[in-house]
Amino acid sequence: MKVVVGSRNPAKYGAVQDAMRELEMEAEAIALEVESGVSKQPMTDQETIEGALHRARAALKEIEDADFAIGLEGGVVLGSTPSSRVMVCNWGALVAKDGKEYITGGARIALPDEFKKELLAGKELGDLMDEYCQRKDIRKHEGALGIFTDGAVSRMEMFQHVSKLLIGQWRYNVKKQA
Ligand SMILES: O=c1[nH]c(=O)c2ncn([C@@H]3O[C@H](COP(=O)(O)OP(=O)(O)OP(=O)(O)O)[C@@H](O)[C@H]3O)c2[nH]1
Ligand SMILES: [Mg+2]
Repeated sequence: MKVVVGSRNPAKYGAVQDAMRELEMEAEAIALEVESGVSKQPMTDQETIEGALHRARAALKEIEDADFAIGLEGGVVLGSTPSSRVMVCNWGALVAKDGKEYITGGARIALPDEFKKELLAGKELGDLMDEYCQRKDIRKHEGALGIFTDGAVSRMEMFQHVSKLLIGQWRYNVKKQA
């Protein structure tokens, strides 16, 4: 089997590799940088879902003999009331070679209130995290999730869960059709 991941971020393709290992799938995983087709910092669930889907569709187009492609996208949701908290959200999409598309939501947790103003001014969460922690490339390592859960759940572990949910749904359908 051949699987494509629409990102070269190790927190994403590493997560897909781990998910496939856990599900005992023998598949080659190819990491490809593709366009998300949405803004660098998606600001709604809908935009984040579209980013995940767009990545998966674009990755599958590049590798025509792949069985399926996975797109993983991080975003934020600001909430519509003054008292609602700003949250990090996560979505994944799997597009199979038969054209079927699956989407799955990942964990979301609240971010510091002071991030809201900066995000509204156009700052990316990845950059805000690096400034907040005085480190580089948090998004490629434990992510906001790992930082704000004291390492209890990393960005990669969350994306691994999302990938397992996606692959599980794909498998369910493949078996049903057999
Ligand atoms: O430190 C972080 N921890 C996280 O948990 C997290 N979730 C999202 N983001 C940021 O939101 C934007 C879109 O995310 P994103 O899906 O484009 O991911 P990415 O830019 O890291 O990877 P990629 O574009 O190379 O695939 C980017 O500004 C990401 O940095 C995070 N940053
Ligand atoms: Mg990005």
